Amino acid sequence: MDKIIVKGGHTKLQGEVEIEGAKNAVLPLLAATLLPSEGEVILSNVPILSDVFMMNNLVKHLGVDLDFDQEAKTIQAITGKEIKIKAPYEYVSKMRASIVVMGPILARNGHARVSMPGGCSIGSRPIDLHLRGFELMGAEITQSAGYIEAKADHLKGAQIYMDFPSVGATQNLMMAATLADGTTILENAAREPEIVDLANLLNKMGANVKGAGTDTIIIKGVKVMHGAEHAVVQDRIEAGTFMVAAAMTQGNVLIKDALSEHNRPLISKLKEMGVQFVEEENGIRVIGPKRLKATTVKTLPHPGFPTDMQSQMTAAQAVAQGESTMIETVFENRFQHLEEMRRMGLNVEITRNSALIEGTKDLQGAIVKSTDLRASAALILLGLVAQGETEVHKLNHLDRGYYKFHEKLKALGADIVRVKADEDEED
Ligand SMILES: CC(=O)N[C@H]1[C@@H](OP(=O)(O)OP(=O)(O)OC[C@H]2O[C@@H](n3ccc(=O)[nH]c3=O)[C@H](O)[C@@H]2O)O[C@H](CO)[C@@H](O)[C@@H]1O
Ligand SMILES: C=C(OP(=O)(O)O)C(=O)O
Repeated sequence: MDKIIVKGGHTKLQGEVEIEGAKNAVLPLLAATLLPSEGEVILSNVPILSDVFMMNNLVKHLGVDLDFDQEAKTIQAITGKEIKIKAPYEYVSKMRASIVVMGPILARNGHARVSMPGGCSIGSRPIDLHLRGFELMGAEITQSAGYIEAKADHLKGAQIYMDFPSVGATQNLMMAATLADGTTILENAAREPEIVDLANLLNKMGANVKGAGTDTIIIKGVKVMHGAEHAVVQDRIEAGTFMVAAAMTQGNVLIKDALSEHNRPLISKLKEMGVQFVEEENGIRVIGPKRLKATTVKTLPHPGFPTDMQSQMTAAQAVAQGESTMIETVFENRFQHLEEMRRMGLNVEITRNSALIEGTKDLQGAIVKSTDLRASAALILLGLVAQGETEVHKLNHLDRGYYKFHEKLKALGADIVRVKADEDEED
């Protein structure tokens, strides 16, 4: 496996950076290619990420004839007349997000057998809300031998109130409802931009989805769906990560084509910390102050502060003047990166889901390992401002969600390389 070596302490990021299509949008869009029984779906602005390759393999296995032109960042997907019922362990266990194939398989076949996705390092991540929704739509759910089975002669529209606005459950139920008999009303639905992106593709494919982006989504079932063309929405988390990078390094960076309405809570917090934002014709310019100010942040479902920016934000808090607080309310185990950051001199006191961070200018480079996807980016950001050399290991996490991260930072002036790690460094 590779490692990243970053020499920090004096970098001021300058220049322009391009942002890819969103991982969290394209994964459900790929699952949606299972829905049409005819035509082809063309997705453009597809990010080149390990998660995308995994989802491609799963939907191909299920019966989609899929071609990924990486140079053009385009996927052409042709769904066969029939798709398989079973999403096997070897695919689903590799990536939690693959659970969103369950809705489309059930909608097409009236029967789905999907490996239980299990938890991951950031939390136990149950799927009870997905299953309860399928049940309300008339499916019978059973579990055996590590698989969840859902059966319904034909799904029926239903009124579904979700106890929590789960992103994955909203996507799964929205897709299941597209081909159901009658109307489904999803209440307390997730409102993330990636939900809106999915609804846009579904509507282009002939579905009838209204209200995506609000807490009530209404889906009128249709008989068949067909092909469509769609450009994946920009990755607000990648854009946000570069915003924090510029903020931390007294940088001056244009985040090209960034959509401020997708990053409101982050931009608002960074402004509070002293960062300047200038809306320009072709993007958002982010100008970091001499020293960031401390701030309190609490993660929440959209439009609250995104948990996927929590780790990167703690890196900014680590160098801010004064005492900052981070409260993580979405996942129960998303502070592992703070232990790694301690190795670099982070002053942090953790009480359950709350971290009290005393900012310092005296961080030192160290050998650290990524504990999850966003942790990997956060450790690299901290390496930009720590004195000396930081080595970040376990880049398999980074590659799930960031394309050429080190190259983009290098083009902005960072002293950063990616090299092969020695075998004895990989544990
Ligand atoms: C591929 C993708 O888009 N991943 C994103 C998606 O994950 P994902 O869709 O898994 O996140 P959810 O919104 O479903 O999960 C949020 C919280 O709800 C809980 N929950 C969820 C479903 C359920 O049936 N029961 C339940 O208790 C989860 O354990 C978690 O604590 O949204 C998260 C929250 O913004 C992001 O961090 C992930 O990057
Ligand atoms: C947690 C994340 O993704 P996933 O839900 O795919 O694990 C993320 O993108 O930060």
